[in-house]
Amino acid sequence: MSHSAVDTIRTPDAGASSGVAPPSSRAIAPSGLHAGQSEPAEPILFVTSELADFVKVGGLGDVSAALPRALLNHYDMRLLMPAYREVIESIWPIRVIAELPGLAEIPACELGRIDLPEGLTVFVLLCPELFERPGSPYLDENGREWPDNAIRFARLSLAAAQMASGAVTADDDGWRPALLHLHDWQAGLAAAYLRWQGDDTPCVYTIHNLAYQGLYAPEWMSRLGIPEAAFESGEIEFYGNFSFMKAGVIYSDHITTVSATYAREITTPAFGCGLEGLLSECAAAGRLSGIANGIDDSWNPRTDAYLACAFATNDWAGKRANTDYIRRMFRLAVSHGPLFAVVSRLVHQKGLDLTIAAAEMIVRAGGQLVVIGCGEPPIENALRNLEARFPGAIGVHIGFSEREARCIFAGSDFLLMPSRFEPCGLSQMYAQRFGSLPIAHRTGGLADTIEDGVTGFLFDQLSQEAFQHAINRAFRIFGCTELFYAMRRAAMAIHYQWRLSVTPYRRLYHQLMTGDAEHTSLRREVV
Ligand SMILES: Nc1ncnc2c1ncn2[C@@H]1O[C@H](COP(=O)(O)OP(=O)(O)O[C@H]2O[C@H](CO)[C@@H](O)[C@H](O)[C@H]2O)[C@@H](O)[C@H]1O
Repeated sequence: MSHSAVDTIRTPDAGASSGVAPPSSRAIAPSGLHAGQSEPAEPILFVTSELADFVKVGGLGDVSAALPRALLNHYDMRLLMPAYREVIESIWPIRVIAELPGLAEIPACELGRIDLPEGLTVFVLLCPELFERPGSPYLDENGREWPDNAIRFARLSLAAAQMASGAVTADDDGWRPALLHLHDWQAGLAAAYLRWQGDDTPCVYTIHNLAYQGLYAPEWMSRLGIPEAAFESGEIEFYGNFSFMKAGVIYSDHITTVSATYAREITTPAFGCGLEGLLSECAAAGRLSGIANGIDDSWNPRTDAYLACAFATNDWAGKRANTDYIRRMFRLAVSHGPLFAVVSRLVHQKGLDLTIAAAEMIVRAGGQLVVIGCGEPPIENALRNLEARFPGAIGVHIGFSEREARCIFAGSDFLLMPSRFEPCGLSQMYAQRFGSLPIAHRTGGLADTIEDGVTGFLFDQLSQEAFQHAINRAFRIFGCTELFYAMRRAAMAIHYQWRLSVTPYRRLYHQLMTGDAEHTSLRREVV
């Protein structure tokens, strides 16, 4: 294999000289002993394709940055992800700690280790031919899927299985996870590779978005070292293809998704993306649960350094300074009307077609609209056209920056989220913290986090009429200052702390690691 990635890696010395805390400053001792504890904390590996510290395509990156850190007080929680270009080029030193064997056409590669602040250890897959590229983790610079995504994410899944089975020693001290927490289709094969070796290390599989399934033609199976029997038995077969997502569901011990409502919805044909039958079986067997996401403490309008003006509840002049800033940033006219916002991946899921159709009504009624995001080219173009039609009233930035996103949450009065489905949704929670009231379809996590008429506005039917009706309600409330401010106060008072999600995850991990879980994987029940 090429060693170019390793050659470009900064050594710990280089990191230390650039002011980066050396690994010895970690809160967790290498043995897995927590500061002040005598019992070793249980080792858990969190397997993900995004981490906001380095690269984020959407909400998975945020969750991967926050949830393992929230669990660090209880476990020796470490993370595994690909060493994308952003990882290699980051300021953090990478120490090469192991060689990982390949399988079929999955190349061998090296395993590196990065020690991030707050005690989070990240294992990274050093495989330049698969991961060091321009574009996003999933798409090339022209928005097309990388043609070898099956190999790339099979590499991620296989590495997790190798670490769990002890096929490789992941650290100087022989660190080996007692449980894998796998995320989305990209990690879906990890449990499968383990079970095919007869290893029953417990696996939790979290679905952040069922619509992305990792479906590939059966010809790929031999290239990924997948036994044909797994396809013939139907375990990974999905309408003639094989499915990373289905493998994750079948072979893991427990499935979670990111809100209680979405956990119910995905057992129905309307939301189950063809897996509703299997997921209903999981639910009936007690193997499917919803654990809501939280948001981290950086979402605080009083302390957020990105904002034009920090502000607190009732400091509406402070919030107004952020609104003025956004108007200048997007070249909008001075106005006393409401400012609506969209902060979103621009994809079908998010219902941007409804927002685009509502835009003219918003402008005619005296409102303004700002949009930030990127995604499907037709949606991007439709938004650019809207901006051209309504200069001074609609501003659109195709792209994404964390700073702009935060400024928009702080400056806007209302956030539009007519999502077709929404497993949890983070943007509505960010908006609420910053006093921007979400107007959203009553689905998934939106239904669970927005109280209609109190902390935002919900509409039931996904129709233009229902959405416009909700927007009209927002206009009316905006005109009743006391009511409007009361809703803002209620929204800003909600604390979606990760602490609340930690308890159910701990209960689940405990059940699985002690063998107290009532049910093991469906495959083992069926077989
Ligand atoms: N173009 C872009 N590039 C980069 N970042 C962008 C972006 N557009 C928006 N973001 C940011 O990504 C996050 C969006 O997260 P969401 O949870 O709202 O949706 P997403 O569909 O990505 O996540 C999925 O996973 C999460 C996590 O479980 C679920 O909450 C959600 O319902 C599910 O669809 C926010 O931090 C937002 O600022």
